[in-house]
Amino acid sequence: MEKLKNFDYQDCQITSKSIWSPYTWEDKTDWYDEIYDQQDYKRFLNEEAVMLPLVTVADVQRLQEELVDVYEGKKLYFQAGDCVELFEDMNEIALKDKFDFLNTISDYMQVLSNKPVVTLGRMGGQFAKPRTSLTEEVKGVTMYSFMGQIFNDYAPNIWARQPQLQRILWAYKASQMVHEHLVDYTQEKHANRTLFTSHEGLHLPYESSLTQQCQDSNGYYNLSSHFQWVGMRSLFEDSAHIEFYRGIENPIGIKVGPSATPALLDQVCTVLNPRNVPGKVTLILRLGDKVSEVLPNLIKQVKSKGHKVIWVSDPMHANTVKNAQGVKTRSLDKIKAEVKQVSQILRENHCYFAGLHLEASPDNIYECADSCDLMAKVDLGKAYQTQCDPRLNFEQAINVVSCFINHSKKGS
Ligand SMILES: O=C[C@H](O)[C@H](O)COP(=O)(O)O
Ligand SMILES: C=C(OP(=O)(O)O)C(=O)O
Ligand SMILES: [Mn+2]
Repeated sequence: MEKLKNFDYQDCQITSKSIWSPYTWEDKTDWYDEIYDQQDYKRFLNEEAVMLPLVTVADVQRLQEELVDVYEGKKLYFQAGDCVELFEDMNEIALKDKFDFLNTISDYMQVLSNKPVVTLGRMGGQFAKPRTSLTEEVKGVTMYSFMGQIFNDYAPNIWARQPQLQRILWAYKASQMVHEHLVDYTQEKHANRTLFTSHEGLHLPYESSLTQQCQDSNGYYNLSSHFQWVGMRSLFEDSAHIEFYRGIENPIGIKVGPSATPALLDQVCTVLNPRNVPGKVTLILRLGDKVSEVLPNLIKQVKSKGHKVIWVSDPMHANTVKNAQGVKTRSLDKIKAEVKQVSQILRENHCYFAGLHLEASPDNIYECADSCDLMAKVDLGKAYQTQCDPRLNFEQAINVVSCFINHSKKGS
């Protein structure tokens, strides 16, 4: 067992530029300053929420080592799961389905590519959603948007949408359940590989509460899951999220959207990975129809500065549209077109295309359309269950993975 010590406010450390602690991000403004009063959440977290680590430092370090293999082109990367996890899915059957789903698709990827696959679930903490708009109007009533069950609930009424601090603890308990089931699942040897957990590190009071210093290495680990990513909406200069993650040892993802400039990406890679450790930073590209316009310059900058990053495609998030019924959907055509374009451009620039980041579910759903001309048919019927973004079903996910393998093989 690694030795951990609780954070002491006096015990700050100096990283690349200035003093860092798990709480220095609090000096930066953030969108949820509008939702929580800082004194209230601090009191709640100090007095009412006892949250022990959900993963071990040893497992986080193991993932980091596996990601070095990914960086070196020896392994592939596969990350998938729900856009947002829901408390009602926290039961043994639903969780086993999700673990099996990740395993089956990773096996398929492994067989087709002849390379081991490092698998990360979007689960065990994916309860916070960054929304385009903080509020929405439903039948003439203005209410908070659904921001994930760590903040509020999805039912379209002002009571459900009211943020509640107790939800932080509920989200923790739900995440704990996922991690406990994952341990059982692995021990029962359903899995022939390790499944790692990951989520967007959006809710910083939650993330910093689960951060501890490892006495052996002196580094700080966020033990809310093995891996977190910084969302596209948190990627800007002076971001509270970048401030928090610059002091964290876990491997990290950065969602790269069309507005990310080469200079910003360079700066963020330096700040998050000052020692330029391979496998520490994964760039998750989500560029949609801007791939050819934006990606070559991003690659040029990253290469010229020598950043040792893993390149992955999230072909989902820049391809979301509302159809004529006002339902959020995505077309498989566009998703595959993005994978193909990313593959071509990475190959032309001699970069290793390591894998995919998908929103996908084992359930019997139809939320993404099989092609552009079918998007109008996606409606809010029984097969549309997501409370945030539309996910691929099993068949569609296999289709996207096959597309990835076919295009990445062309380069080998
Ligand atoms: O999952 C990601 C974001 O929360 C989501 O794409 C935002 O969607 P919105 O534009 O409906 O708020
Ligand atoms: C919010 C997400 O993505 P992005 O930050 O890329 O929009 C997500 O992965 O659910
Ligand atoms: Mn999403």
